[in-house]
Amino acid sequence: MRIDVVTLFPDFIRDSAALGVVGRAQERGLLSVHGWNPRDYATDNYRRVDDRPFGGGPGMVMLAEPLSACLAAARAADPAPARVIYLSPQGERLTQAKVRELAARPRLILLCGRYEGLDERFIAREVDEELSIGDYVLSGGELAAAVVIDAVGRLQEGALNHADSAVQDSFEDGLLDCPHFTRSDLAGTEGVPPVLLSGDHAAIARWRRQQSLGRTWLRRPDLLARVTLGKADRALLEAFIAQWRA
Ligand SMILES: NC(=O)c1ccc(NCc2ccccc2)nc1
Repeated sequence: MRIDVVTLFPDFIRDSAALGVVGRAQERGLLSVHGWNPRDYATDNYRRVDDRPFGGGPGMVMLAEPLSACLAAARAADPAPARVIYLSPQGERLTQAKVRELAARPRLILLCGRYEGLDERFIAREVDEELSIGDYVLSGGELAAAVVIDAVGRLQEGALNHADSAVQDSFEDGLLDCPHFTRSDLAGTEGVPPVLLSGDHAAIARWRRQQSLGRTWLRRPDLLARVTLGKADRALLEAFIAQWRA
């Protein structure tokens, strides 16, 4: 998968994508991330990328021309067709289901706005979809782009060493993740649920599933409402709730 990012801060994108799982996915050739700076495509002497808004008011708006030229250069860098995504508070909320859909695509071009955002005419002409990583405003779209790159990059086949961990992640099955425990020289096994030390893998799987169901019921009933539970899950959750209310 190839991801191009149009941003006034290409170093931030390149440096953050060089780290961890995403950096390794790039080394393994599973993913490539490229930064493109609209300022390199500004034609005036001052290399302007923004200007004052029509209608007055505070802030600046990013100019369409440098963005269009920059996007054209990014598109031309690879023959693969790209989905052009604009990160903005006005976008569709990003969910794990959306991440999975994006991760299956051959190429994404992510547009990062600064100031008050992009000229709407550019959005109408060039943007396929707007995405928001949450209901809050950042000083630029770069952190939102980095979130998309990480969420999509880690799902590339071969990016994660223990593939299962991607499946057991929160939200993969619409539920929150169960608690995790590991060896601690300090506390030993104190406070670790005995079932996890039992070696009974069926019981451990049941316990983990019950914790995921129970935590989702307690913390995110909105998510639980969207999940259709089978008979076994319903029994596990009812037992969790009974224990909780005891
Ligand atoms: N919630 C998000 O995903 C998000 C994305 C970008 C952003 N800031 C840049 C920007 C500001 C205003 C208009 C368009 C882009 N803040 C939050």
